[in-house]
Amino acid sequence: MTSSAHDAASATPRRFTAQGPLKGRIRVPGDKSISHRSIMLGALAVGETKVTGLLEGEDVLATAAAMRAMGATVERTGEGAWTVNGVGVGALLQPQGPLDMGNSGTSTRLLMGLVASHPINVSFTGDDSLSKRPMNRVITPLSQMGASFEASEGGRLPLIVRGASPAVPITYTLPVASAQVKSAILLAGLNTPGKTTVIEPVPTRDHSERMLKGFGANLEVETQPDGTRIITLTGEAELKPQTIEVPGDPSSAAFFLVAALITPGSDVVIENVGLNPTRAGLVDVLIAMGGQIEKLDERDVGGEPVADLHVRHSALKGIEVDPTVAPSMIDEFPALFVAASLAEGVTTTSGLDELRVKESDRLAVMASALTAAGATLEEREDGLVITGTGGRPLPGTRAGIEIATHLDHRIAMSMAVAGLASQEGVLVDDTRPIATSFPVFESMLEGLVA
Ligand SMILES: O=C(O)C1=C[C@@H](OP(=O)(O)O)[C@@H](O)[C@H](O)C1
Ligand SMILES: C=C(OP(=O)(O)O)C(=O)O
Repeated sequence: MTSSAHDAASATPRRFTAQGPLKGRIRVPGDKSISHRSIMLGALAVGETKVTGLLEGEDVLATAAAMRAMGATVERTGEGAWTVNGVGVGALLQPQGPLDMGNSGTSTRLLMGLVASHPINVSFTGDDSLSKRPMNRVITPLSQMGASFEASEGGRLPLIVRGASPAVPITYTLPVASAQVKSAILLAGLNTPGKTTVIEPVPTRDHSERMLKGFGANLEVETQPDGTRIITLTGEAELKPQTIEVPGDPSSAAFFLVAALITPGSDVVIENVGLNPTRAGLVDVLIAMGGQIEKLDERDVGGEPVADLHVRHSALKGIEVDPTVAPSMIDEFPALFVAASLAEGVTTTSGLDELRVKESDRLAVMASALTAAGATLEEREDGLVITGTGGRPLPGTRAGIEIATHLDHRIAMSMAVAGLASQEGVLVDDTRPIATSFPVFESMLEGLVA
């Protein structure tokens, strides 16, 4: 998507309605976090990296275009099959124009890290949603490493990064639980002499650590008794090209897990879902709510735990969600809020301040969206408290009322799922943002209700 592509004039609204039970087997596309990192690390290795199962969503395509603009050869050889011929650590080229990051926070923050330790100046732009998101969280540590920045007001896009050469290694304690900030610093550390250390008081998704090790970087992780992780990367090592099989995205599987749980008669198998413990919080929370989810054929794919998930319609019960699980399901809360709206009793969530700085303010936007669809909830500073219907369908959105998705794919998909368990359906104002992370979401849904 280009920055101006999602103007209101060409919005694609759709009413999602009850369609009867969901039945069948699906395989969701590749993990977005791992797909971004496959291209970035492949672009820094010397030689050819081969990737299968790559997510071909707009966010990952923005990463691919950016790495090409900085000298890597990134080619599609088949469905989800890509090759990346890297330039080597330290050899990224000056791009000819601004890099358009579209809607993607991950692309922006991780690439800011890469650029920060290369002798190049790069201008980053993005769509209206991305241009509202905070970048000071990466500007602060990357400035300590020697990079300089010209950002728009409040540390936002559009912004220019002037890389430092050589950059200075730092030890940085993350003030927010963010895998993007951690990864930006580690990626900057790749072309920095000496040891770059990130201290993570609350563990976040660890794909960068696993993949950096896989590519041959010199990286050590020490976990302290209180759970704090100390991640140390020694810079200026050569990365070796890899063959990567990307597991299915648990964040995409989330929509079908919730859809099957709340739609009577449903019985679905979602194959090949990544269940890295730093990502699998939603499955545990849904099981604790009474969701019938079985993990079948648990195995390892590309260094990540994976299983097929068998999910059936269930009578869900409201629970108090432990705020410490938040980082392991941070992108799944919009889908969980839908499940909670159909559960028996009250679901309480807290500690979710980070949801306010995603593609939209996901607490405020989901609170108004679910209220418009007839759910009962209270929005608090750091979470939602939702009183479910006990399995009765939501009323749905009244004539003339549309759900405002604010360029947020996860709001669009969550409210599409809410529509499946509603009397009148739910009218979503624009389905186009879904293509950022899950271009085949609507066709997969149609396959399950056919
Ligand atoms: O590192 C990553 O790939 C991501 C980290 C998370 O963001 P934060 O680090 O901002 O929590 C998550 O919300 C995003 O979808 C992907
Ligand atoms: C927050 C998300 O992505 P990003 O930060 O990469 O835009 C997401 O996919 O839910």
